[in-house]
Amino acid sequence: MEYGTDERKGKVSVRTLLKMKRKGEKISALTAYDALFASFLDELMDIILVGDSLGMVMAGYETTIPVTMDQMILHTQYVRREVHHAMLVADMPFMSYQISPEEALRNAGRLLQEGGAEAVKLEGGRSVAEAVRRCVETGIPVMGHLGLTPQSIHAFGGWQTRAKSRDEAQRLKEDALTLQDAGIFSLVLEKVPAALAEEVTQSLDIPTIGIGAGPKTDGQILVTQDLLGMYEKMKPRFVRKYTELAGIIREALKQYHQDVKSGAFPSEEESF
Ligand SMILES: Nc1nc(=O)c2c([nH]1)NC[C@@H]1CN(c3ccc(C(=O)N[C@@H](CCC(=O)O)C(=O)O)cc3)CN21
Ligand SMILES: CC(C)C(=O)C(=O)O
Ligand SMILES: [Mg+2]
Repeated sequence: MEYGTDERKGKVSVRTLLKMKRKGEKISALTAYDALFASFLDELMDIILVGDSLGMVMAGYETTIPVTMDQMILHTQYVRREVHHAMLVADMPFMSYQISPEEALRNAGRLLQEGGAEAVKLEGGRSVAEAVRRCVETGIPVMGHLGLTPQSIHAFGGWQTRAKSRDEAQRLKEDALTLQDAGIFSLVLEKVPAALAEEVTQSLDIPTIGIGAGPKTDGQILVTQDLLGMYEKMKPRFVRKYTELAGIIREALKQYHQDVKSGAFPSEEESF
């Protein structure tokens, strides 16, 4: 079976993803923050995430914490225009779902209604279960996110692997089941031991998507600019760089700069 061509017919939905888990077919996911990247991704990916990592990659923040609902809506609108096949999921930013299930529902609704997302993702376990339930009963598909949840970076005190202790691993397993009961359609597991991710994956009926969670999750996700070798401020060991675009971009810019300075650009054919 060839992916990215004949299999591009149907729209990926919550049902498609569940079916893929049952068949043991891996789920491929990446992030996009704009229409141009989204158009490349939509040819192949099952899921496109408008991640709040846009705060770090696009806005230049140190963390994802300053990202607002308005930023998430704007970038989701940009991505929406070029997504026709993949499932379009948008991150709920910090403080948009923690205050109350009602606020969570209102903000999740905005990401669908104003942004054009088909589902939302939020971080955390039992503490957000009510918010998840409220969204799901309203018809908004919700993706969970456990492990190294970046919106809790100040509480964690660093980007270290989560759930290495027995207590934290136990808590994560319970949270995963609680979220599934609350109605999530999928769960992101970030930077946790591979054995734990495998155990959680086997314990759930819904698909898990790993990032730094080993090979046994039902799918994988990365930040697109990381795998393309464009984002250099941070290189987690779980990122595989498939190319080194940063160097290619620098070389092209250098040549342009030299051509402008020397007068080699523009040529006669490029002039009117
Ligand atoms: N470009 C980008 N890629 C990401 O994967 C990403 C973001 N941004 N922004 C939001 C979060 C932050 N993420 C991170 C950031 C760092 C590590 C990390 O593991 N860094 C170091 C460890 C540093 C330490 O121990 O203090 C590593 O070696 O992997 C993991 C996930 C994942 N997400
Ligand atoms: C890395 C993924 C899972 C994410 O949450 C993001 O891009 O914000
Ligand atoms: Mg995120």
